[in-house]
Amino acid sequence: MSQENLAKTRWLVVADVVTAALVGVAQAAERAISIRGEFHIVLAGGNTPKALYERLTNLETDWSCWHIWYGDERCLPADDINRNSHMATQAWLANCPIPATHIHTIHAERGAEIAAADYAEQLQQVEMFDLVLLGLGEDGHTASLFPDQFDPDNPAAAIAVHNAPKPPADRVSLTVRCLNGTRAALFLVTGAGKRDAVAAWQRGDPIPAAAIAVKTGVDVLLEPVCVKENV
Ligand SMILES: O=C1O[C@H](COP(=O)(O)O)[C@@H](O)[C@H](O)[C@H]1O
Repeated sequence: MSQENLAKTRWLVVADVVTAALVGVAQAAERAISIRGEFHIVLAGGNTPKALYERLTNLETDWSCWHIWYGDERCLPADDINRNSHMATQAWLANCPIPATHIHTIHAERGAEIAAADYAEQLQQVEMFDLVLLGLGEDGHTASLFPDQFDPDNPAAAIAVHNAPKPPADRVSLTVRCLNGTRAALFLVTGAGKRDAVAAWQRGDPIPAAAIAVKTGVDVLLEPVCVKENV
């Protein structure tokens, strides 16, 4: 969004985004657990983070300290395979002993408005996230904040989203304000389909991903194929 955000964005082009992300998550968890005894992570949805979540299953850590939050959810039945929670559960959460009460699902099956209000209430439990994982859509969206539809200054924590250009149309998303309440933010970007969105972000276009700002800077892990100069 602002030139200041852009200056604080670290573009990390790596051959293996999953391994780099795994190292980043492991370090953030270790640090948070050693300092505060708990680790609050926000998960990205979509396809990109699935391989990371599968690898996290084998991480050596104190899972009892982990708290799982979601950056967004799609308004579909709870067990629908296109739910972000379904993907994360199948790939990771069902296979590790994080206490069930530490897994904060967005109940998007209840409808966007009800689920957003409920999640905003749940979010009051957390003062600050330790790590927010995010993806980047082909159109520059992140979480379920879509271009020309999102309000970077919305003071709410979670919002109902309708008419999303990527199905399903109805979703729930954390807001920019809420996502920015974190000690660190890490984007995972893979595939040539993200090249135009990355170029738009790097030239300073006000895409939703560019609104994410953290005091210490935002890390963006990119495959070489996502960066135009590497084509
Ligand atoms: O719809 C969504 O899209 C973005 C990007 O997904 P990907 O499949 O291209 O990785 C994702 O970050 C978001 O959580 C999801 O709901």
